[in-house]
Amino acid sequence: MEVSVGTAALALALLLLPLLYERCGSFRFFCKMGFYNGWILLLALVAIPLCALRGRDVENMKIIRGLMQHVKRLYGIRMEVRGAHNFPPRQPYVVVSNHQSSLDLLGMMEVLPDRCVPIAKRELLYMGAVGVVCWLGGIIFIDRKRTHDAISTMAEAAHTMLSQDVRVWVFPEGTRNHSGSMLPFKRGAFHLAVQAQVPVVPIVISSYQHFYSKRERRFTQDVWGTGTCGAGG
Ligand SMILES: CCCCCCCCCCCCCCCC(=O)SCCNC(=O)CCNC(=O)[C@H](O)C(C)(C)COP(=O)(O)OP(=O)(O)OC[C@H]1O[C@@H](n2cnc3c(N)ncnc32)[C@H](O)[C@@H]1OP(=O)(O)O
Ligand SMILES: CCCCCCCC/C=C\CCCCCCCC(=O)OC[C@@H](O)COP(=O)(O)O
Repeated sequence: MEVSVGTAALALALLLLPLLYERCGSFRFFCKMGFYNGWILLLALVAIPLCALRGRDVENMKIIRGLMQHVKRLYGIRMEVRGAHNFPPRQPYVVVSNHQSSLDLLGMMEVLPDRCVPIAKRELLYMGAVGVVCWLGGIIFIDRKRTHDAISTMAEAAHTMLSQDVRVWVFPEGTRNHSGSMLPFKRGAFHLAVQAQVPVVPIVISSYQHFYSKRERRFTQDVWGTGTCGAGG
């Protein structure tokens, strides 16, 4: 029986990869994050035709939320939500929340109220299928480098919140921050609340340093993380 060099190399790689995954934390981290992004990309491909039936509409966030909710289970993450009753029941508001990493999507999708859209950096629009889904979900995109344009976009958002009964989720730190403390807040979320004359609802996604750290390339599978989102009025 003849075995080509290519086949032998592939077989060796297939044998070594699980070993590497088991032994090397950094490799495991990249695999898990790669799978996370790849899986979300795949979910986005599923979501596009479903959302496209409505066109660009904040109601599509329900589809996105529904499709995303199992992802935490793939990673053994269990979440605990506290204070969800503090969301005002029948009026628009601005949610402000800390932002540690792209894993926050899981926390966001756990508590995302109906008719609530995040404000996102416009670069997300160019992430292929993910960008298309974000657009179909009515996500508001801002160009952080052009303050003037971002302010106009947010002024439009204030109008939309009132005319179409929409809630808006802002990460006031304006970027991901996994340091354990908070960055100084950008002011857009608060201008938005004043312009629309709506309440601000603070949410905390508790630190997941104990099971995830990008800097240390650590994403453990044996610890059950508990993300906590507490909404205060
Ligand atoms: C199933 C398949 C799933 C697929 C997958 C789906 C995923 C579906 C979920 C995606 C989820 C994404 C999540 C992304 C998460 C991010 O992309 S986070 C990054 C983007 N978000 C943000 O940046 C929001 C926070 N930033 C702000 O609010 C900032 O204030 C702004 C508006 C960008 C401006 O930024 P800046 O110029 O750097 O900062 P700042 O000092 O605040 O403002 C400058 C001046 O403008 C004034 N100003 C600011 N805003 C305003 C305003 N609105 N009106 C009037 N004046 C204003 C300030 O008062 C200040 O003036 P002074 O008071 O000094 O006189
Ligand atoms: C044709 C191009 C194809 C590109 C394909 C890219 C595939 C990416 C797939 C899935 C990405 C899933 C995560 C999307 C949501 C991430 C939310 C997020 O964390 O955004 C970053 C923003 O908070 C702040 O950004 P910076 O910390 O300032 O930076």
